[in-house]
Amino acid sequence: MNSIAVNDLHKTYAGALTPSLQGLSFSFAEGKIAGLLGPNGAGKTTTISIICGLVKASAGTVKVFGLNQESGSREQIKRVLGIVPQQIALFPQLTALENLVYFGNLYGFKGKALKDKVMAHLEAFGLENAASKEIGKFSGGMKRRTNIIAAILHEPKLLVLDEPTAGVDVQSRSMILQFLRDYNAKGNSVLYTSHLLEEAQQICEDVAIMDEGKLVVQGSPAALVNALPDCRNLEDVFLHYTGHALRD
Ligand SMILES: Nc1ncnc2c1ncn2[C@@H]1O[C@H](COP(=O)(O)OP(=O)(O)OP(=O)(O)O)[C@@H](O)[C@H]1O
Repeated sequence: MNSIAVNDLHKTYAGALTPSLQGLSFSFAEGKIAGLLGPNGAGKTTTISIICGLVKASAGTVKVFGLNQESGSREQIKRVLGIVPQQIALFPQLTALENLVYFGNLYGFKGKALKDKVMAHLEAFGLENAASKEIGKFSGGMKRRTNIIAAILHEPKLLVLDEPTAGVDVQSRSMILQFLRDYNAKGNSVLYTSHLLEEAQQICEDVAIMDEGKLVVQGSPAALVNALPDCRNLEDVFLHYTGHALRD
């Protein structure tokens, strides 16, 4: 079974002159750490937002574990999907514990069981001593780690993360990547976007490179590198397919 299958996806935002997605198709097999890669403006965030039901596609289909995002399976999809957005989606005036209890309540968790679950996650992410601190006083890396916890309280089978390691220090990045490996090792699927190709090469079993709203190439990093004699790594592959021109 595929964790995600996207077929002929089109998206033109209201009032936009050009489409953001123009016939994008790809799928990822269940149980993999997958990467959605592409230059600035390629359409990664738009794609992820459509997969998660936050943005409506202009045309095309999205299936999450075979459930059709467009045909009333939203509640079922919500239960199996966790999303970590690019922007920190936490209340700055509330403490980490208060924030996470709030998100846990949204998924129907309550009381001591929820508090214990939150504390266990805070501990796993090295935040146990910051549980009573306001999010507004957290460092960037601490906010990102808390943002991830908010998305995994309901233990989603598919975790989607939009640039989870952007702008964090080496220690937080290393912890986040190890978490993704551990989460995947429990049988869960992960889809993440990143501009850090060395990182994607290390962690992803399958990557889809997109540009200008379309799929350019898909495969395991090793297979993509091996297919091009002049390419030594995923960054070379990326530049081979997307070119050197700057994107503004
Ligand atoms: N809400 C919106 N309204 C209009 N256009 C949008 C909107 N969101 C994104 N776009 C446009 O859609 C295109 C794809 O944007 P998107 O953010 O999906 O790309 P991305 O690959 O995630 O880029 P980045 O790597 O810079 O985050 C861009 O041209 C962008 O300007």
